Amino acid sequence: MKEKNPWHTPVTIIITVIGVIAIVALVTVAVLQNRPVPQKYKYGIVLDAGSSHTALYIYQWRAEKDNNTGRVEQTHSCKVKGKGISSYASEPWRAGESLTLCMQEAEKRVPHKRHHETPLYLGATAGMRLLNMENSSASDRVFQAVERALQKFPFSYQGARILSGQEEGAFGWVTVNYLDDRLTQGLETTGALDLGGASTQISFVSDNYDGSESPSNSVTFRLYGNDYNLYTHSFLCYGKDQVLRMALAQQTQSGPGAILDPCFHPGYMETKNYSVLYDSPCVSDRKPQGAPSIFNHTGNGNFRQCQEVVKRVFNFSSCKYSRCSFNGVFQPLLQGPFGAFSAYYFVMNFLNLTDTSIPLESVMEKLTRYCATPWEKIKLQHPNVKLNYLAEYCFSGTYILTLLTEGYNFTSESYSSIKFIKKINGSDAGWTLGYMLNLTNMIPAEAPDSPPLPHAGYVSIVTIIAFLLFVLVILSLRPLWPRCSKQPHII
Ligand SMILES: O=c1[nH]cnc2c1ncn2[C@@H]1O[C@H](COP(=O)(O)OP(=O)(O)O)[C@@H](O)[C@H]1O
Ligand SMILES: [Ca+2]
Repeated sequence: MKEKNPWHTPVTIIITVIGVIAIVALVTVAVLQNRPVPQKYKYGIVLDAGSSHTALYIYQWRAEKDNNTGRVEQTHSCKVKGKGISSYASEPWRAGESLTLCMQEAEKRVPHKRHHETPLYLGATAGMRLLNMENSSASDRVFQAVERALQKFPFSYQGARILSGQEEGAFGWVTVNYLDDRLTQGLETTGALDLGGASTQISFVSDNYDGSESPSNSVTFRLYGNDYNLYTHSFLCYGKDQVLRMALAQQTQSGPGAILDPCFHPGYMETKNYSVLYDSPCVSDRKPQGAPSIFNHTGNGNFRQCQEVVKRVFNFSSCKYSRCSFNGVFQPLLQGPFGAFSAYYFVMNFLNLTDTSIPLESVMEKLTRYCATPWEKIKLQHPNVKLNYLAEYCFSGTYILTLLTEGYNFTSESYSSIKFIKKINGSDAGWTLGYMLNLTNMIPAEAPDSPPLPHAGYVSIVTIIAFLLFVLVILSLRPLWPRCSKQPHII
């Protein structure tokens, strides 16, 4: 007679139930206890007080990762209405006032409870460098006014200062390479070309440059465990607005009263003021004595002639180093890809010339045709573009090509390694992000420890272990299983 094993049904059922409960409990604990903290962001604000205008940038990053791998990204930007802060030298309070609207916007964009811990920086570039050279007490008054205005807001104000040219160049390079994720991975870096209104920067890593030949052009970084020896130079007065002044100043010297300018379109004619033209340390020493107060500025639109005019603003006569760019400034051999931003992008984008796979010769032909186009036709073709920008694109395009090829020695071949960019992965290319990353110690010198197991990986592992444990328990109870089918129990 067959008899039922007393262990059979109840024991297996109990073990099964306990096993299932154990698995559910383990997995639940894993899911709940190791759940990532709900995303909380931290914020930082940087004001870029450029020579032509000020812009405000808001950055955010995940709060729990700020010490190592957290990505910092730009969430918002605001263009301040009116001119750069250096233009308010004679009425400094207006420099402070000009920032109000963008600052109010920032108050709305950054969550209220983060306001007091959000660092706020203002960095001024070449416009304030020039004002400081010209009239340091006027520049101090502008900073006082700006400081007073910024301190009225609830953010953690960290100061307003003039960046050195090296800082401006180096932080632009950090931004580009950070956004491209080249620093954490130790990849070949991208050089940075920044064109402003009053200065221009070039920064790149060159293998045959160790910083000894011209130490003032050298910046060293240790980032994520890699050492970088960066070459950087900022040319004061070589932003496109100051170069235009230098080119005009040079042409007025051939005879006061009228300028026939190849960098402006045929049919362009404006009456301009000498005192406005010479109101800058970049040209003030060239002011002709006893000149009339106004001059006629007329265009004849000729790219080749314009290039000759622009070349004359560079001095190639002496170089005490192994090699130079211009004005006796050391520059090692160009190396690697380059990102060109700020006015490089605005101008080349307007001219439809951002595609650098187009041969340099064709780029020059296109610009030749553009410069020769009558001013009336240009205005009709671009009814929505501000006239002061529109009038200058022939000049600015010519300056950019001349600066790159004659100034920095880009060849037809290396020209194609330049990318004209505005943004990288949603954040503007420029010095501001690199500046903030540096001041908040957000880029560690050493590579971060290997990242902890991600949440999903943790849950999977606990589940698998629980399942294996369960199988093990079942198997260990095997001797107690009924052998009913093959060997009937006979008592
Ligand atoms: O839409 C545009 N078209 C052409 N040029 C522009 C446009 N927006 C800005 N710019 C130019 O970009 C340059 C920005 O220079 P910035 O004000 O940053 O000076 P800085 O870097 O020398 O201090 C200025 O020459 C300004 O005129
Ligand atoms: Ca700038």
